[in-house]
Amino acid sequence: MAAPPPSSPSPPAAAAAAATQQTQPQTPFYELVKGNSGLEKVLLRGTRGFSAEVYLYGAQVTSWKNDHAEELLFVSSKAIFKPPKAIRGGIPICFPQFGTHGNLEQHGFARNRLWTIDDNPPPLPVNPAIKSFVDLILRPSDEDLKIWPHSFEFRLRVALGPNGDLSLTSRIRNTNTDGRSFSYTFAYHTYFSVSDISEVRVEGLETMDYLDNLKGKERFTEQGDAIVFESEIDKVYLAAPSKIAIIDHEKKRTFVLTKEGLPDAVVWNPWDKKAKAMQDFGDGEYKHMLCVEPAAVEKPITLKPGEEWKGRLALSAVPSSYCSGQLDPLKTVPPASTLERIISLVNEFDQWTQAIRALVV
Ligand SMILES: O=P(O)(O)OC[C@H]1O[C@H](O)[C@H](O)[C@@H](O)[C@@H]1O
Repeated sequence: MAAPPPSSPSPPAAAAAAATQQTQPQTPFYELVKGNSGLEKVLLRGTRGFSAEVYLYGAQVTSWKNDHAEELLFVSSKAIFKPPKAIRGGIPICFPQFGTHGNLEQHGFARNRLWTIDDNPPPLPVNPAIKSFVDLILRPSDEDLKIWPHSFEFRLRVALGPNGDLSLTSRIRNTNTDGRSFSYTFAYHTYFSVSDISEVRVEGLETMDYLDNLKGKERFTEQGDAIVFESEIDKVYLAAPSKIAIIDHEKKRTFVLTKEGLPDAVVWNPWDKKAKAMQDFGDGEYKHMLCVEPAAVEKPITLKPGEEWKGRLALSAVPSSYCSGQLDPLKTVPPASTLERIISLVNEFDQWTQAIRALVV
C-alpha cells in the first residue's frame, strides 16, 4: 500500500506542516514491491534522489543510495534470497543472539523470519523533517517459542532523513505473561561498500579493548591509531564510542556511524580464505566490503515483562576525507577542489577591491 507522495508545499507551508506533524502521527511514505525471488521489499525514497530498500524477510535493509544513486551498502552478488538462508549483505538484524554467544543458531533467528508492516506503531518521537520511513514488527511464532521460550514484540523503524542519512530504530518489548525476564545479545550487522579494503581505515576504536573471535574470544587492547586492514579481522570492541568513522580514501567518502543503546561494535572482514569458503559470497568480494556492527555483546540486555529497550543506528556518508582524530563531519577538511575555489574567490575579491579603490581615489 503506497501512501500518496506528500505534496511539496512552499517553504513557509512546509515549516507549518512540519510543526503540525510534531503533534500529529506521521503517515509514512513508502512503496511495497516485489524484490528478488518474489520476496516483498519496501522502497523508501527521499528528497534529491536518496533511497533505501528493506526486505520484509529479515527486516533487512539491502540498499541505501546517495543523491548520485551510488550504492553505499554491500550485498554479495551471490546472496541467496531464499528463506531460511539469511541475505548476505545490507544490514542483517542479529537477535536474540549475536554470533555464537548462546545456544541458538548463529546471529539468532530475526534475520530469517518474515516481518510485517506495522501501520499503527506506538508513537516514536521523530524529526518532523523525516517523511520517508516504514515500521516493521516481529513477534515469535510457536516454532520460535520452542527454541527461545519468550514472548516479545520487536518493532523496527527504517527511516531516510532529508539529507539522505539512514536510521534504524529498534524497540524490543518483553511481553511475557509468566513474569519471566529475558536476556539477549544484538547487532545491526552493517555491510559497508568500500572501494578497496586496503584503502580503508576506521577511526574511533583506537585503544579500545576487544574480544578477538579469531583467538578464542580472548580480550586484547587495540593499538593507538586508526585501524587499517591487511588480513581477516573479527573483533568485538567493548564499550566503543557512540561515533565511529569508516574512511574510504579512494572514494573520498567517510561513513559516520552513530549508535545509541548499543555499547559494543564488531568489525569483520572474512578476507580471502574465508571468502572462498562462503557459498553466498564472491571469492574477491572481501576487497569491497567492511562490516562495522553496532552491538550489545559483552553485556546481554535484560528486560523484565513490560519493559522495552531501544537501540538506534544512524548512518551518514560525508563526501570528504577526515583529518585524523576528528569524527565530526563539520570539521572535515574540504576537498582540494573546494580549497582551490576559495582561493580563486579571494583573489577575485582582491582584484575588485583594488579596482574600486582606483575609482574612488
Ligand atoms: O555468516 P554469518 O552468519 O552472517 O556471520 C558472518 C560474521 O558475522 C559477524 O561479523 C561475526 O563476528 C563473524 O564471526 C561472522 O563470521
